Amino acid sequence: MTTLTLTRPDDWHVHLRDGELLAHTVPAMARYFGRAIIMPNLVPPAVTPEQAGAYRERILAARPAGSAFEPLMVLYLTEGTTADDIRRAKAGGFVHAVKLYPAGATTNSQSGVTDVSRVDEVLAVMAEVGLPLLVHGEVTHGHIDIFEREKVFLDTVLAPLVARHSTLRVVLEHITTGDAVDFVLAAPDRVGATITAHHLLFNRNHMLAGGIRPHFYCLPILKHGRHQTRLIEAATSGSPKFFLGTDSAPHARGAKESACGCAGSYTAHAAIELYAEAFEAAGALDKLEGFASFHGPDFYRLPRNSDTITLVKGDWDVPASYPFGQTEVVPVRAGEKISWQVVA
Ligand SMILES: NC(=O)N[C@@H](CC(=O)O)C(=O)O
Ligand SMILES: [Zn+2]
Ligand SMILES: [Zn+2]
Repeated sequence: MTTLTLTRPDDWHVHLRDGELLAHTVPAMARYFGRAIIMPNLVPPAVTPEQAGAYRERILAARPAGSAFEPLMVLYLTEGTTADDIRRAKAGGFVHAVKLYPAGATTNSQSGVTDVSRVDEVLAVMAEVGLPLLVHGEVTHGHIDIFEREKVFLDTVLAPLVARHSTLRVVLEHITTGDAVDFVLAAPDRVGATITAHHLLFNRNHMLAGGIRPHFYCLPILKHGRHQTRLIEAATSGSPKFFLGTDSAPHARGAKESACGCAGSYTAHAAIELYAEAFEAAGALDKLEGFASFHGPDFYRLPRNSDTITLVKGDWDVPASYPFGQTEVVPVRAGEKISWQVVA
């Protein structure tokens, strides 16, 4: 029997949604993740420390009995966010980052930022108190091709922002291109990136060749296979700048299987298992622990987890769907097999 034991991993980017959906999403995360950075793109978004604190309580209440899973909360940055919001967030202790959504870039980003120069004062306070900025790195202009929105964002928005704020820590979330890998590697150590399992395992052919498969539609959109190759190299390189962020983003089946489907792929049912497949295929299983369990806490200046989890090699059948409130969510690999499983 082939097994793999790792220091307990954390997820540095996940969507748990809210309300009755927490009864599904929180136990999935609590299965073996120690901590997770919880995205604040609720309706309405969690923009104040008080809203983030109330959301945290709802998540804690949804944990299975005996679970020590720790939600790390994030403030949603708007053009109305104040220096006082940032200072109170830092003082409260449970907010670990602030999220920049370019307005209109992705699911529930309407309240985001139209022009980053409008939040420069707030970014300066974040740098001062030591709260990292998490970035959905895509421009939103209609005339920019959807496959180029990440690269254009790096060139026109993020490079100047990182230069203007010389001590701000920045995580470029869910990177999808070789351009983003190059950007992060060339940037100072205070710039890191999360990489999803689905961007390691898939490229745009999986979504579009032989029929359009809406469950592969997420943002930033899956790219050409040559970008997938660069992401695999980055994740398995051992560089502390790259760490695990699933971006597990469930949407109801009907919202995905639609003439205008929502962006987001659900991977929380098998996150570390899917990463294990990707690292194994790259011949780099020995690099999984750094990526999944060390680089994230080191970047966030939190202690590494001290206990372990064990995965066993062997195919298991992924259900066609999981319950999701009144409806269901179709996970990545629905109705197919996954070749690793965490031992309960
Ligand atoms: N990644 C996605 O495609 N969707 C995310 C939002 C996000 O992370 O951009 C969601 O909340 O559904
Ligand atoms: Zn995003
Ligand atoms: Zn996300």
